[in-house]
Order: sequence, then C-alpha cells, then structure tokens
Amino acid sequence: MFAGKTTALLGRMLSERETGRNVEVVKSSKDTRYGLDSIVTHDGKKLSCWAMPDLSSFRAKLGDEGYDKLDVIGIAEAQFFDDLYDFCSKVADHDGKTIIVAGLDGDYLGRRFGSVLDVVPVADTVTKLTPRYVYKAACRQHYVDSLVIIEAARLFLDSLKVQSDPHVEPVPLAW
Ligand SMILES: Nc1ncnc2c1ncn2[C@@H]1O[C@H](COP(=O)(O)OP(=O)(O)O)[C@@H](O)[C@H]1O
Ligand SMILES: Cc1cn([C@H]2C[C@H](O)[C@@H](COP(=O)(O)O)O2)c(=O)[nH]c1=O
Repeated sequence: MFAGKTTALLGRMLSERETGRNVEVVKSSKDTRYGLDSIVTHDGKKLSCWAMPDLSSFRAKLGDEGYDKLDVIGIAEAQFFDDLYDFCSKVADHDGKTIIVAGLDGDYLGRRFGSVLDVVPVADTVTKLTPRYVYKAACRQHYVDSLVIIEAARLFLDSLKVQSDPHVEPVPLAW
C-alpha cells in the first residue's frame, strides 16, 4: 500500500542477481491487480515472477533441477500465504537458500495480517516501511469506498508535479 515494499523487494532481487546469484520471485495469485506474471510497483517498475496460491507448490512448479539451482527466493504479497512460516523455515534452514519476504504485517485496521509477523523471529534482518500519511489515510478509506484511493493517489501525484516546479507555489493538500 504505497510504502515501498515492492520497490525494495525488486531492488534487493536485482542486486542479488548482479552479484551472480540465481534468483526467482513468487507472489500470491490472490493479487491480480497488475497481472500474474510480474511484481509491479505502483510507479510501474516490473520484475517477472511466479504466481501461486501457496508456497508448498513452489518446488514442484520449478522442478527439482530449477529449484536446486536457486540461491535467492523473493516472496511478494506474503500476507496471503498461509504456509509462509513452514516454507521459510524449510527453504532457509534445510535447503540453505536466502529468502527475502515482502508483505503487509497488518491490515487497514492495524490487525495482524496473515503470518508475516510469524517469520519476524526467524528473520536475520527486518525493515519496517510505512506509507506516507496521505496514502495511509486513503488506504483505510479505500476499504470503505474503493474510489477514494484513486482520487487520493491522483491528488498526491498532482501535488508532487506542482512542488517539483521551482516557479510554482506548492499547493497544500486538504485532508
Ligand atoms: N524511498 C522510497 N522507497 C520506496 N518507494 C518510494 C520511495 N520514494 C518514493 N517512492 C514511491 O512510492 C511508491 C511505492 O510503491 P511500491 O513499492 O509499489 O509500494 P508497496 O509495494 O508498499 O505498495 C512508488 O510509486 C515509488 O516510486
Ligand atoms: C491494507 C490491506 C490490503 N489488502 C490487500 C490489497 C492488496 O492486494 C494487498 C496490498 O498490496 P500492496 O502491494 O501493499 O499495495 O493487500 C487487504 O486485502 N486488506 C487490507 O487491509
């Protein structure tokens, strides 16, 4: 929800790839917003991925040979995978691969979301990202009225365009 999770995941995967490591990304097939063949940031950066309903089918989908060659697995929209903890434990501890998880730890009401929080104790590092205030408010409202997020995003992006022009006075957002 505009916090930069997908941007961060994409950046991490590309830098792992640049160091010669073999990487793949899997995302939940529940997230159909931008199609199923890629993870896509809200400003349109893309990286191809596998979309799956659960993580237990990951190895079978890649095949043993493809799976064995992998060094790094990125997981997007992790909040939708019920088997996140079991997958991460097995793949990291048993198979020795690096896993980079991106997902929401809480829903729009601030309640825990899926099992993202369960993998925190077994993670080597955790980065907590938070949306800009305007997006946070709009995302909450989105679940009440789905049109509000679109208008809020448009207003915010318009305000950035105005502020980036040194000859134009910035217009404050009214909320
Ligand atoms: N420092 C930053 N880190 C991440 N995203 C940023 C940053 N500054 C601006 N952005 C913008 O915020 C948006 C974050 O989108 P995205 O990574 O898809 O978020 P999320 O996956 O959390 O919904 C993008 O439009 C990106 O360009
Ligand atoms: C806050 C919130 C989000 N969701 C869903 C909506 C999207 O499919 C993802 C969030 O994706 P993003 O990459 O962070 O934009 O989660 C939901 O179902 N319930 C919620 O409360």
